[in-house]
Amino acid sequence: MERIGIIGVGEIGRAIVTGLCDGVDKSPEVFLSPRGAGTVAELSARYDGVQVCADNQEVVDRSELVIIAVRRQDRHEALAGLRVNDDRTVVNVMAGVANDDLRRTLGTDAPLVRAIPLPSVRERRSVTVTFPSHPVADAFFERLGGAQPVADEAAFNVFSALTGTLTSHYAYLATLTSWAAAQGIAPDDADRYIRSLFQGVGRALSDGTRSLQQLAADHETPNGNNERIRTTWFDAANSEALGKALDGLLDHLK
Ligand SMILES: NC(=O)C1=CN([C@@H]2O[C@H](COP(=O)(O)OP(=O)(O)OC[C@H]3O[C@@H](n4cnc5c(N)ncnc54)[C@H](OP(=O)(O)O)[C@@H]3O)[C@@H](O)[C@H]2O)C=CC1
Repeated sequence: MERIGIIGVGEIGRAIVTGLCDGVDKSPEVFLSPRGAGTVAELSARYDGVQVCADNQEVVDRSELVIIAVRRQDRHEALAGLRVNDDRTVVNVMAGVANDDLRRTLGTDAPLVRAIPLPSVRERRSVTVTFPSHPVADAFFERLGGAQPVADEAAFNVFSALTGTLTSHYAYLATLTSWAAAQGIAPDDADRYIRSLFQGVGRALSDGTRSLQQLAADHETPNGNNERIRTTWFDAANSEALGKALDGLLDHLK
């Protein structure tokens, strides 16, 4: 599977192209939709084998695997009227768009696979949840960091809800730096320190031999500073509020 098409080359489309092509010996042929002229021109200039198509139909015609990465609200304009042969594999990365919905728009019998690539596909470090499992789509995401097929769309939605917590995590870190700045610390110093602190936390996650609870315990001294913040701020009520927010998002995704 070496001919890949992408319809919708924005943030995630660009990350996928980078992951496929950057620093690899043998990159696939990649066909991009023309919208976003600056981005697609830059990608095609940077990587051999990346070409910009005249329209979305040409992307489908030239590719074995077609990734749909437009915003949900743009899907009809981008896709209605496209002819998609049954021998193509279509990967739907649009959040909140079920495969039934996409099949109605495309009117094809080609296999449709939902996927949740993360921005870290750029470095080929994203574990991408897929549904249903499909050998071509799963092999594609293996090269970008790993595929994690799930059993049904309900499970897919749970993972999708989890990805909705990502920017809150960054906002949490930004709140910590703002608090430090309010105490008189130079913002650049606070920023540098928080990045270093949490990059260390991120690296510790790669130790799969320790559970998340174990990692928390290992970073905490009894009656120490971490225990104090965890029990006074991330208390049962706060944890329950997070669970409720995720429940609400899951209902919305169903
Ligand atoms: N960003 C992320 O981390 C992830 C995003 N997703 C999903 O991927 C999709 C895209 O997200 P993201 O990359 O962030 O969004 P962006 O807005 O960055 O990219 C969407 C791209 O689609 C283009 N587009 C719009 N209409 C058409 C059309 N008719 N034909 C071809 N291209 C078109 C847009 O062009 P223009 O700017 O000119 O409108 C833009 O370049 C969304 O459905 C999102 O849910 C999934 C996983 C992760």
